[in-house]
Amino acid sequence: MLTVRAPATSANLGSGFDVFGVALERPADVVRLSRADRTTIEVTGAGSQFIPEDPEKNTVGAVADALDAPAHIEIDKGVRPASGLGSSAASAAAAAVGLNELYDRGHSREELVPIAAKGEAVVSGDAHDDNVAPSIMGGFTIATEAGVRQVDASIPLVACLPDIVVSTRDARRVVPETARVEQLVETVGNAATLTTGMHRDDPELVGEGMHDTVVTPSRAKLIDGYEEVREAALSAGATGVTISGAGPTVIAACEETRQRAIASTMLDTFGDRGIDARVYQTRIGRGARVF
Ligand SMILES: Nc1ncnc2c1ncn2[C@@H]1O[C@H](COP(=O)(O)OP(=O)(O)OP(=O)(O)O)[C@@H](O)[C@H]1O
Ligand SMILES: N[C@@H](CCO)C(=O)O
Repeated sequence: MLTVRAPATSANLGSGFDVFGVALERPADVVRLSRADRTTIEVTGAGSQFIPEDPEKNTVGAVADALDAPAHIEIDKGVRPASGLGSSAASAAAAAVGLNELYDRGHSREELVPIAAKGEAVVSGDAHDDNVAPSIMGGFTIATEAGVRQVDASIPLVACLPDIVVSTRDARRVVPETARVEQLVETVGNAATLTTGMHRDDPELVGEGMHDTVVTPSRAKLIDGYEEVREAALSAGATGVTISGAGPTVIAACEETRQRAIASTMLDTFGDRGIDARVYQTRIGRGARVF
């Protein structure tokens, strides 16, 4: 038996659609794995009633297949599904790291990213790496065809998860197919600014780089109250605000001293619209850990 804690993640960060991602210190999935003749799955915790235990439909089943590593897998969900916090990815990351060790497959953390992404393909239809990469490697990650680059960072974040369901599949359907050259120039500038901010651990630069006019506006329409929550968080001192992954979580970068005020105003602003929410005062953290 082996236990792995794999963190929630926030992908895109505005200007890095399908490329950028960060690991969060909290919440996380805790996954217990033991070798077996065939893969069986038990799911408990947040939203577990909506998560299949069929190995063909759960992300960890695809990972066990990819590693040829059948196991009994107990998933205690700390990351709510359809949250925009990489719920499906956290389980896949934990399974990849855990089964790699349990069966002594010898893969590096970077080599485990495309293996875990096969799990993501089961639920969202395509194997995007931008959640599994930070959940496995930690910190800030840049996932491209050439592989994954990783930067240790510890930027304070506030993630506010409203009681709304937005599936990644639905959110991907509203992404525009084209963009103008001036949007490309703006996005490259924001992405470079955000990356510099990660290297310098500078919340101001990271927040500035979170601005996006290409994907975020069309997805904002799926989140009731998004614009008001974003404005309220900026007024409370957030350096940047965007949609976490495919949503509905709204994520803000900030100085640690402003986290409490930002968390409170995000909750209140959703509440004023009759929407319950929960909020995590967290920061960029480490990747999956074996206990
Ligand atoms: N181990 C798992 N944990 C969570 N969701 C899973 C798992 N296996 C399969 N799923 C399915 O994946 C869907 C959740 O994935 P989805 O990508 O929509 O949300 P998310 O991963 O929380 O958000 P995002 O990818 O935007 O960060 C649910 O429909 C759930 O049934
Ligand atoms: N980049 C993906 C992440 C999903 O968590 C998307 O935004 O659809």
